[in-house]
Amino acid sequence: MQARATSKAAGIPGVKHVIAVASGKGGVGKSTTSCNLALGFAAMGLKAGILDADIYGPSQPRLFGLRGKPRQIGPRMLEPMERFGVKVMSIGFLVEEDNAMIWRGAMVISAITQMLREVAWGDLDVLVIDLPPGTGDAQLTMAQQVPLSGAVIVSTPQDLALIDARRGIAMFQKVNIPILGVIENMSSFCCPTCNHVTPIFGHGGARLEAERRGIPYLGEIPLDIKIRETSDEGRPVVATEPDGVHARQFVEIARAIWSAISTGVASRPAPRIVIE
Ligand SMILES: Nc1ncnc2c1ncn2[C@@H]1O[C@H](COP(=O)(O)OP(=O)(O)OP(=O)(O)O)[C@@H](O)[C@H]1O
Repeated sequence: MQARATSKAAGIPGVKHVIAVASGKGGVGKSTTSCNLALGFAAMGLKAGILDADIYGPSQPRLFGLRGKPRQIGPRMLEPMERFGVKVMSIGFLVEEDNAMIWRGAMVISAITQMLREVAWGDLDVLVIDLPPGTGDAQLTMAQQVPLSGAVIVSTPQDLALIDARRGIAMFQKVNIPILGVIENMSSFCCPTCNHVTPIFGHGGARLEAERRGIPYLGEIPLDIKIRETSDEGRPVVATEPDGVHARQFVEIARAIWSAISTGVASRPAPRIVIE
């Protein structure tokens, strides 16, 4: 299998920038980060949407506290759901979770293509795509189907997560998609009773790795029970506690990403990958 870059990727009508949020391994907080970044863009006054392409574990319906099925418009198009000013589409709205779990590669690709092309996204400044963890079919499909303005990599500081993140970085670089930067999630734990800070998964690993590879380090988000609780309750911090420290951290990272994509720092011609 060989990945070859061409310049034929078609954009999504009305959508100015598409960014992918990826991680090398599962459970590092990629979905939580994607959700709060999309809300961060909205908090900046941008028109934002999120596409949950994590076919094997769609989390955005829970994170946004959304249920039900998207409305169909006309014979083919679906209307995205909307919450906290962000348009949301997830495979979780369309199929039972257990069904998607057994899908093979081609079905995954077809579902993602449909969510990109047959959803009435309308005018958006930025569409955030929450990718499944790893470097497989779904990530390649994304690169094949849309001109990504860039990719953001989420990692914990732990060695194991970083090794996997490295693979993700290498994959995007190989297909010529700009890496907008690395975010270190679950960076350290601040005890809510005594305020003692413990670096449970270590600290600073993602920053070091970013520096080593010459890619931007976007910032860190601590391991905090509030982030876990608000995520589980469908009340993400950026929407429900906009003045809190975590919301400010997410918005700051969203600002850095927006600055890179809107000023063209990260706007190399978008490639299309042809698998041979
Ligand atoms: N900074 C954080 N502090 C506390 N809990 C967090 C933080 N980030 C994520 N979590 C929690 O960790 C769990 C995994 O997060 P999430 O689902 O976002 O990870 P993921 O990388 O998208 O996982 P997967 O790839 O398996 O879908 C969730 O319960 C989430 O609430």
